[in-house]
Amino acid sequence: MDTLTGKKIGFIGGGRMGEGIFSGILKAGLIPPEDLYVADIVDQRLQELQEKYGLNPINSSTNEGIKQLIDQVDVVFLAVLPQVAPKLLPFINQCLDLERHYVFSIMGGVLTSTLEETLTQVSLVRIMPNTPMSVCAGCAGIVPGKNCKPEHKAMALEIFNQIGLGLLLPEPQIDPLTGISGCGPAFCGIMIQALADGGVYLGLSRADAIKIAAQTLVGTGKMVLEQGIHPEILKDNVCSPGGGTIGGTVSLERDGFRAACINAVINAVDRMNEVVK
Ligand SMILES: NC(=O)C1=CN([C@@H]2O[C@H](COP(=O)(O)OP(=O)(O)OC[C@H]3O[C@@H](n4cnc5c(N)ncnc54)[C@H](OP(=O)(O)O)[C@@H]3O)[C@@H](O)[C@H]2O)C=CC1
Ligand SMILES: O=C(O)[C@@H]1CCC=N1
Repeated sequence: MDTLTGKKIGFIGGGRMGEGIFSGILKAGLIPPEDLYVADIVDQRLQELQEKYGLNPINSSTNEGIKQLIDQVDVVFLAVLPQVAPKLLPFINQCLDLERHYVFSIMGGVLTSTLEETLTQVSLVRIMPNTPMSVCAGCAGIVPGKNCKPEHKAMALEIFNQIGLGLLLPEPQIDPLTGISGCGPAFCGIMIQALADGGVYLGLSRADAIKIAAQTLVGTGKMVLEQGIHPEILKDNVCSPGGGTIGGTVSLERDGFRAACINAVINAVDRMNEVVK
């Protein structure tokens, strides 16, 4: 299916996550850069994005820029911080043509029902992406809104399955997904750096240690996904009796590694929900 052939895509918010998605879309060849429009309030950021990707930049520090973007595109991605949304949504709603436009919101913690209080009629999908979309290895939770047309739900799934793994989920499951995959690249980054610190302590160069740690996370994830190996068996298969890995495992358990990971997911979701309250 040529999901996006002939479609123009617009991002309101050209920050880190917006860039993660549109760079993945461009990398996967779903649209050419001339069909991509990005609105942001910082000219320097827009210039950087235009130089890097050849996209169409629009300054949206006034509502005129938002209107200009919406007039150009079919799909409108809402990629600003949730705190910015209440100010923007009423104007966005006025600019939408219900026959032409549909909205994909990636704003953390903002429910479809909240979006629909202002975007009352448009076909919309809530998506919770993550930054690895930029290398087409993302993970996205997808929730169609109550006015979502079937073709837009199918399109969201198709796009996000081409730049990673797209999962259609009931909305209450988006919070836990966010705690793992939305926030997870930060947690995995910390783990890569911490593993690398261990390697540096033992004499590796920082660059080699980071490469080795990152490749180990990628490879381990692939074994779980591609070979269906349960994580606990994966661990058991590496722990030789009386060997080094069980020594490291005992040390991780003593230092509360599992509890730290569990609490990171739970606290991330609690904090995100405080912001949108
Ligand atoms: N980062 C991530 O890993 C993930 C983020 N998300 C969600 O994605 C959304 C964006 O996050 P992220 O990209 O990290 O945030 P960023 O702060 O990096 O990006 C948001 C961008 O929107 C700009 N902006 C503010 N007001 C406007 C406006 N009126 N018109 C256009 N642009 C505007 C900001 O400019 P300025 O900085 O000058 O205010 C900034 O460049 C959030 O809702 C977040 O919850 C979801 C999943 C993962
Ligand atoms: O930190 C945040 O709130 C956003 C949502 C998920 C990842 N980043």
